[in-house]
Amino acid sequence: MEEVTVEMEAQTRQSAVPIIFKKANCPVTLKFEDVVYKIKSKTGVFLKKSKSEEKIILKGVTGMVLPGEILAMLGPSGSGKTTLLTALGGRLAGHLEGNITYNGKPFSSTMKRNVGFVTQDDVLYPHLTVTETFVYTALLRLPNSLSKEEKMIITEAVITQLGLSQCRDSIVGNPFVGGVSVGERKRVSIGQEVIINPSILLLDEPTSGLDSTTAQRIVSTLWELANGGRTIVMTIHQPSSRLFYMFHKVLLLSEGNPLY
Ligand SMILES: Nc1ncnc2c1ncn2[C@@H]1O[C@H](COP(=O)(O)OP(=O)(O)OP(=O)(O)O)[C@@H](O)[C@H]1O
Repeated sequence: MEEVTVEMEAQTRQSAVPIIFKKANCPVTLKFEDVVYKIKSKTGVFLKKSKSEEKIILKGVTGMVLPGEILAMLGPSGSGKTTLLTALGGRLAGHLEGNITYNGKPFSSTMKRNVGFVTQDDVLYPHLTVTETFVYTALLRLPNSLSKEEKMIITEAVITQLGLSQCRDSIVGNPFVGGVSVGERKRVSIGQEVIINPSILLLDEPTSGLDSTTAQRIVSTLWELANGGRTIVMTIHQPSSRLFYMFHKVLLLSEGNPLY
């Protein structure tokens, strides 16, 4: 049985309100050194003489994020932010040069269960309510060793932690089917990952398309999650100065090069 799972069960049983959202299961120091990522792309597909060309997407990026810190990756569109985030989440197909370590160790299946990844596009069932979404996720993703009651306690804690109590009975919706607000929908997406209490939380553009107040609320929630000893990495396009000061570290990318 996983260390992480056992600890989560123990914590859940100790108190009626789980303390899992106050503390990460096992804090992780995420280190990446000289990360280079190349892909082969074809040019002149419609011509007989199509050539295979190498494109370097990440050109030696280095950094470190400690438990309790938020690293924001900035840069123009196409600078490699999503690629690096995907690499940090152990999801990048193909050959990656350089080193990415989690508490000094390479990516493993145990670490995979300890990483939450929030994609840029929300992957949600629009016709379910907020509560139904979390119940569904809890039943699907939490270990079988937890009872249904324990899973429901965790569900309630996530709804409270993410400030979704007022809209818990509204449908999630999408741009075509009305439902909760865009900011609330983003918090539901984050909650779907937070429910497994990951020690590393990676988020691709969690504030894109949101007004500055809603964006600040999302980053404040991430700040609280980081305070519990989690390691958080997010990509962001244009942070306002208010948001900028909420990050512990900033990595500025340009065409795959680290600038700052
Ligand atoms: N599998 C792939 N095949 C071809 N090109 C790719 C692939 N993955 C990434 N790229 C290219 O690598 C570059 C970096 O992409 P990436 O999505 O990481 O940028 P980004 O900084 O996240 O951009 P955005 O802010 O627009 O999401 C882009 O030019 C993109 O077209």
